[in-house]
Amino acid sequence: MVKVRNLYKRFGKFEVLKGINLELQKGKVTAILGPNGSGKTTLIKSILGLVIPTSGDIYVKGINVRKNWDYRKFIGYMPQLAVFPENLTVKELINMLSDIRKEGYNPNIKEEIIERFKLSDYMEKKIKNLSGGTKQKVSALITFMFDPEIYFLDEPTVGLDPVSSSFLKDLIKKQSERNRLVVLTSHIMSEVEEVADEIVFLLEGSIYITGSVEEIIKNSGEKNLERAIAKLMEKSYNA
Ligand SMILES: Nc1ncnc2c1ncn2[C@@H]1O[C@H](COP(=O)(O)OP(=O)(O)OP(=O)(O)O)[C@@H](O)[C@H]1O
Repeated sequence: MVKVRNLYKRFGKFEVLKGINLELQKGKVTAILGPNGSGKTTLIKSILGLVIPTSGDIYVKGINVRKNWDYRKFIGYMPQLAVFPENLTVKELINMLSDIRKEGYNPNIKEEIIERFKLSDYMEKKIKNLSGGTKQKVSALITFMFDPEIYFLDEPTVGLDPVSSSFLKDLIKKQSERNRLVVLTSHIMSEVEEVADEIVFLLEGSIYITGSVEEIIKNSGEKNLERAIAKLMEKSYNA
């Protein structure tokens, strides 16, 4: 579904991605993990076409993204910090986006998310007056209501209360059961262990380790993913 071949990205003198090769499969939740600054967001943004790679190729559903923007219609992206026009109400924002992006728009999914996130009371409120957690819910709503085939979720549960966070995790799992491809980043390992099937661990712009959650825990000899990843990070800090 998504293939990354020999991807390099340099910002000035600083090489952030150093030859990434990766294949992401549908029907799976893949978590891209790694210390702060290891290149997770840069990798995701390269796949989304928001960062132009220095070299290498990216294919989404067989389309080389370098020459074609059309692939973006398959993708839902929930950024780390969503920035919306501050003076629009939530309802105006949703209407505007569903007018612009007709592909995949699913009113049933939209209504379910509004209900489960208890967003009805916020529909007439301006974005600038929303709390951080409510903005995050609106961001999730906008990502999921277009029912995309591929999801990129950058720390999706940050700022959510436990009820909303649990609902979002269920929604994420449901997408992989529906044969969607989901890629996420998170620093909350208990959450990753709960929702992810595969792990890609980045270190200083290279893939340090990949494998299923079970394999990574088992090979580390630790009792859970948090301890397994902490061990990997400690090893890399001491290297
Ligand atoms: N536009 C940019 N210009 C210059 N440097 C950048 C730019 N974007 C990212 N970087 C640098 O690239 C490195 C990787 O950043 P990136 O945001 O991909 O890391 P990350 O793994 O997502 O980190 P975090 O876990 O903190 O979110 C960092 O050192 C960052 O400062």
